[in-house]
Amino acid sequence: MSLFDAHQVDAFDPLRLGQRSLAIKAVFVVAGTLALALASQISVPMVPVPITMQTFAITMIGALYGWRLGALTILAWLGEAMLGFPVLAGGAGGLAPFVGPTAGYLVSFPIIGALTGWLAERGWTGDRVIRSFASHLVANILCLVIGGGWLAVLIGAEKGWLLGVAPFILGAVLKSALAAAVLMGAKIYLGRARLN
Ligand SMILES: O=C(O)CCCC[C@@H]1SC[C@@H]2NC(=O)N[C@@H]21
Repeated sequence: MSLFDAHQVDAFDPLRLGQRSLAIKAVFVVAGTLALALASQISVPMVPVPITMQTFAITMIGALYGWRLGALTILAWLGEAMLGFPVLAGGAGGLAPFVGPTAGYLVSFPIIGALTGWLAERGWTGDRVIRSFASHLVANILCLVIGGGWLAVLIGAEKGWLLGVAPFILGAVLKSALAAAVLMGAKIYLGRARLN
């Protein structure tokens, strides 16, 4: 057994995606894009960057789907947005958001989803709650660095920080805590269900 396989042996895979057929995985990808579209609509409109539940959904999909299928799902959702479907924050879609103030966050999403998935495959999830929380928080922070960085290019460093990073730090901590709590609950629930 290679070192890589050893990492995966105890992987927390509540959706059992590792054992699913290609067709079922495709269903999960479509369901994931719907969940991301929904999370995009749970938003507090702010200019130029809204508060949304996107990063929560993104890192949850990474943790639940793994890095490959997670990144694919997030890219599929961004593809739907590019085709004009109203799946981004505030029902936006089309190519304009990919060059606008929130473009950096959009670019970061597949990266942070893959990162969370990669860490989850190595045990940073489930009942390892501190590591789980840390993985979601690092992903959220990376999102703010890339998103805020792009915004700073457009409107300057100070405004980029004030409008694109600072208002979202507390939310990043709360969303990471919520994600870690949900994943821990799933692990405990599934552990009990297996014993019954
Ligand atoms: O146009 C979009 O759909 C992307 C919006 C990006 C919102 C970012 S994601 C990170 C930060 N946290 C939030 O709640 N909002 C911003």
